[in-house]
Amino acid sequence: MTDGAFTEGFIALENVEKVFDVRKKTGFLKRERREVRAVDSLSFTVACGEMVGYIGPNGAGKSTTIKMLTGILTPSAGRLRVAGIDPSRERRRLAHRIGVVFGQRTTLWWDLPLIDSYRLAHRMYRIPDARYRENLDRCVELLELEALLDVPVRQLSLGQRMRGDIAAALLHDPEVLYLDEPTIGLDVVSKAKVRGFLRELNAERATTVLLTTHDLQDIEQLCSRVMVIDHGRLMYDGPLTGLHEAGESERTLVVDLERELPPVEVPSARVVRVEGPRQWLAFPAGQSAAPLVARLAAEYPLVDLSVREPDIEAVIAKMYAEKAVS
Ligand SMILES: Nc1ncnc2c1ncn2[C@@H]1O[C@H](COP(=O)(O)OP(=O)(O)OP(=O)(O)O)[C@@H](O)[C@H]1O
Repeated sequence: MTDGAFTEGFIALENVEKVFDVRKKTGFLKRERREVRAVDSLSFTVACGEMVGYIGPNGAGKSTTIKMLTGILTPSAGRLRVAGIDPSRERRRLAHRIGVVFGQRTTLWWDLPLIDSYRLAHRMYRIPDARYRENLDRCVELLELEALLDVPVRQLSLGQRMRGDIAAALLHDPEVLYLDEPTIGLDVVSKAKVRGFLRELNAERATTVLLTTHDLQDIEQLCSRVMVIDHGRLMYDGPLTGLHEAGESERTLVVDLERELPPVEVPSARVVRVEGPRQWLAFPAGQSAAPLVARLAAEYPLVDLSVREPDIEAVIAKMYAEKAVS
């Protein structure tokens, strides 16, 4: 990475590493020391206003990255900046510029009514009164929190609590929002509400969003760019659609023939399934279906056909599996 790219990135990491020292008891008085390289030579930048998906299998290093970006953890090596700030050195100053939502944990006060957590944030972040009111009103309206403000947090459903947490992270107008599994465990309606709100936030306020999730629909619906991490290393950085090529995925042509026939034979496609007169042909996702269809129509009694796009989850699963083998 050039120094210019590093300093211009709103979020910028250069050769960042995080190594944990783990001690395991192996006998009565024996302990074994082991190093876990959670993040390894990680470099990327995120521009102001971008909404980027950050995905990877369990234990890939996603949470460790987010913790370093908030200043909770100090990198073992490398350079890291968020809004020009070194997070671990100036954690307090950075706290005013970022918002964090961990889907699995809440930052709200469990026994207090929701509104009390917001009042505390108002004071803690020293948010000017007018700004606080405006942000609160907006979050209450868009996240439909009005009826929940006086309810103790412990009585909220998961989806209500999540919406409450997102509002809490935004009252101080952060320029960057880290979201760790913001739709985990939510039903379809709650997921749609959260996604709609995030889209609006990003469009209206140009809030930079780094989104970690295992739900690929979050990414499909929100992010034009996705980064895939595995074993602490960046495996892919680009548009979601590009993952198909990176994962060497295949599309499927489903053909209905006039009658049952042996598997059809056409170049650059292979029959993967036959059921009566219907046959499934796999062909590379980057290739056009047109010549294949023309050839089939010329040589076989074709009645109907359709093309199926590769399933993005299958593409990613294949990428992870290939990495694990190599
Ligand atoms: N405090 C710690 N001490 C020791 N090892 C740790 C610590 N935190 C994380 N690790 C290890 O670092 C690796 C990366 O963990 P991390 O939590 O960043 O992964 P993740 O991608 O967020 O996974 P998940 O999707 O399961 O949340 C794992 O092998 C994990 O066991």
